[in-house]
Amino acid sequence: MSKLFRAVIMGPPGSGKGTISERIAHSFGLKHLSSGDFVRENIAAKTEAGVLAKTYIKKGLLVPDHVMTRLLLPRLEEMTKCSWLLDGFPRTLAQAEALNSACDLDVAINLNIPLETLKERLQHRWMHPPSGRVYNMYFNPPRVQGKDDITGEPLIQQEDDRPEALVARLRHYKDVAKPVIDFYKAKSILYTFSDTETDRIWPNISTLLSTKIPTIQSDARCASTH
Ligand SMILES: Nc1ncnc2c1ncn2[C@@H]1O[C@H](COP(=O)(O)OP(=O)(O)OP(=O)(O)O)[C@@H](O)[C@H]1O
Ligand SMILES: Nc1nc2c(ncn2[C@H]2C[C@H](O)[C@@H](COP(=O)(O)OP(=O)(O)O)O2)c(=O)[nH]1
Repeated sequence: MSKLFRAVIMGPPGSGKGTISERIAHSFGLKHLSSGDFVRENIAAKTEAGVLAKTYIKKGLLVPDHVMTRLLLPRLEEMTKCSWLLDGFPRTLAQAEALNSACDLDVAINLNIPLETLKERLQHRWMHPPSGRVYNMYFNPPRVQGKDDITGEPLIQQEDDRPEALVARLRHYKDVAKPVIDFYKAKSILYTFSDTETDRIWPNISTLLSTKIPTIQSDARCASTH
């Protein structure tokens, strides 16, 4: 019998969560929900949680768990008819526990990418902040250098993607993510993929999801956010 499918994708900055999420959304018809996009939407709309979140992001910090869950869980509750893939949440054990109280997950995808690869990728990552679209000057360059493909607006390099900020950021990720990984391992839903190339990881993820999502109800095939 077909049912709704719920997954999360985890990995350090630059591990390919956004890139792989787009492929999953496209191939399997899941809705791609990005916590970063939710945060940016809330900042733009000046919601109470958005105003609070902005003060942390400006300092290069993670948004505190209670603000993040307040911003995100109501959005998930609206998606009762959609199969979805959540990218960027949970990042802490408290977030994983809050999500666990709200819904049952089928799969947690964990991307395990070597540090040198992450540094190399993020140095060349450029972003279109209003949409969250990301480019890499070598892997998926924009059609016109420095401009977003859809709007033609300028791309920026995020402050914390610069080499000086990266090592500390990646170390912090490891510390915070470990308990989340252990949490999903204990639930037997953790699938870890290790490689230096998204194109080599993708076939394995695709095979996994083909076995886990035999049939998605046609009305549960929700469009991607992008
Ligand atoms: N689950 C979360 N918990 C806390 N803060 C979050 C969470 N998701 C997003 N944020 C905040 O929003 C910002 C933007 O998130 P987003 O995932 O787009 O970018 P990022 O931190 O550059 O991640 P990555 O490099 O892994 O893509 C983060 O830097 C963080 O401050
Ligand atoms: N060279 C190379 N670059 C890659 C590969 N997969 C993704 N990228 C690029 C796209 C982005 O510019 C950057 C980080 O990817 P992302 O999808 O934004 O990662 P994440 O921060 O959402 O986890 O690396 C890949 O396999 N090789």
